[in-house]
Amino acid sequence: MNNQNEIDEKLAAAIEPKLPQDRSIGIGCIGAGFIMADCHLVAYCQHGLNPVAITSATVSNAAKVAERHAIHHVCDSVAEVACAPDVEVLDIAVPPDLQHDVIRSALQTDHNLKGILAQKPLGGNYAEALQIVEMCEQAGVVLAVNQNMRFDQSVMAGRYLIETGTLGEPVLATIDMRAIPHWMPWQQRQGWVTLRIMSIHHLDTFRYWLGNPDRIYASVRPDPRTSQQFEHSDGIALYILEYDSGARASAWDDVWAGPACEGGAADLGINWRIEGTTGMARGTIGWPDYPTRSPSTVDYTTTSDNGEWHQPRWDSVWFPDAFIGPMADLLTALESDSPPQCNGRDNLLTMALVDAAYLSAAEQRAVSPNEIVAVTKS
Ligand SMILES: NC(=O)C1=CN([C@@H]2O[C@H](COP(=O)(O)OP(=O)(O)OC[C@H]3O[C@@H](n4cnc5c(N)ncnc54)[C@H](OP(=O)(O)O)[C@@H]3O)[C@@H](O)[C@H]2O)C=CC1
Ligand SMILES: O=C1CO[C@H](CO)[C@@H](O)[C@@H]1O
Repeated sequence: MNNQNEIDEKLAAAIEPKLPQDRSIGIGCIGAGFIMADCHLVAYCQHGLNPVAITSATVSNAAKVAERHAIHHVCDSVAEVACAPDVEVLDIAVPPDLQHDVIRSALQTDHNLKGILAQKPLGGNYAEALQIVEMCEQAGVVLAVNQNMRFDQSVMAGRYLIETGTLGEPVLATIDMRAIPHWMPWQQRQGWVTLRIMSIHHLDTFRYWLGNPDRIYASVRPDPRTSQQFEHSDGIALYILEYDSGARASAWDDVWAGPACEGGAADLGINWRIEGTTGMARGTIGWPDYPTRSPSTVDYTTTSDNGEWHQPRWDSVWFPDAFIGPMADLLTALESDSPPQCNGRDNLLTMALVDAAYLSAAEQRAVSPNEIVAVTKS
């Protein structure tokens, strides 16, 4: 087998979800909205995980989702799920401004919890996320965050190509998003559109690929479409990450994407690219086509490829398939007594970077995530 085929085979193995040995650990679900019903539970069912209890603000919604996914115990409250004897892991999918109180009320019960998978964003801002991390640490419960773009197959492939040195020294990474997410009604009360909801995935992906940036420059403007529903600043978000090592990363999170819902033709998609000193990778992210299954892709080329591309292709999609990643990451971490990849402490650095982006845009200057960390006392 030549070297390039060997890389392709190892790459295919690297993007496979790493599943726990014991899939019978009881999972208690909080929230019965889109992401729980259509993504988390669909992915868990594909891999034989074991959701055993569920609640939601409207219990009849929880009952419908329980019936659809064969969950035997519908509970009236977060506390009832948390202290159910067979629940060892909580899976939370509620709006971000409610997440702190949901976790606090779960931890106040006489529970058997070993782990919590919380939702991105981990709270309303870095300070609240820090409180959540500290609450879980004090309770001895392992916290992971559902920062699941990291588990999209093309994003994992990008990381593999960097960490194996296939691309050489990273020079420039970019994500170009021209897509129209479905905004959730609770975003209106927060006044956020893009940075803390969608860009957070891209900022976390840049951290996953290149490590922690030294500073961010962000520029935002309102999205003309969402402005008709509520006032906000962070509609279209553009940002540059600087690394003192020399690497640069940048994204255009364009959620307007032209008048595609207003009668114009649509040209939607997400493309990314990583340029290194000895190779280049380019990818697409398929979720804008959801619910149509549109697998994300990766192509790569190196200085030993005589101008040719490698174009491996796989079937799985971010929504819902990649949602197995964060839960499997938490369960395997509990088995091996090691921190999950998307652990709460690590996620604080993503939260700090998002807060730094808001501050940068508001004050029209470069902001270091350390500035956010420094002004927040634990
Ligand atoms: N990681 C990812 O890729 C994604 C993450 N998300 C995140 O997931 C979270 C939920 O998003 P989404 O599912 O789209 O939103 P939805 O609005 O569809 O669902 C929210 C759910 O939370 C329930 N809920 C609200 N308050 C409580 C409470 N106090 N106790 C229990 N349940 C409660 C709602 O109750 P009910 O409707 O029953 O009244 C609803 O079922 C957000 O934080 C979002 O950022 C969302 C999309 C993708
Ligand atoms: O995390 C997310 C990824 O994409 C979604 C679009 O369906 C967003 O709304 C969401 O919050």
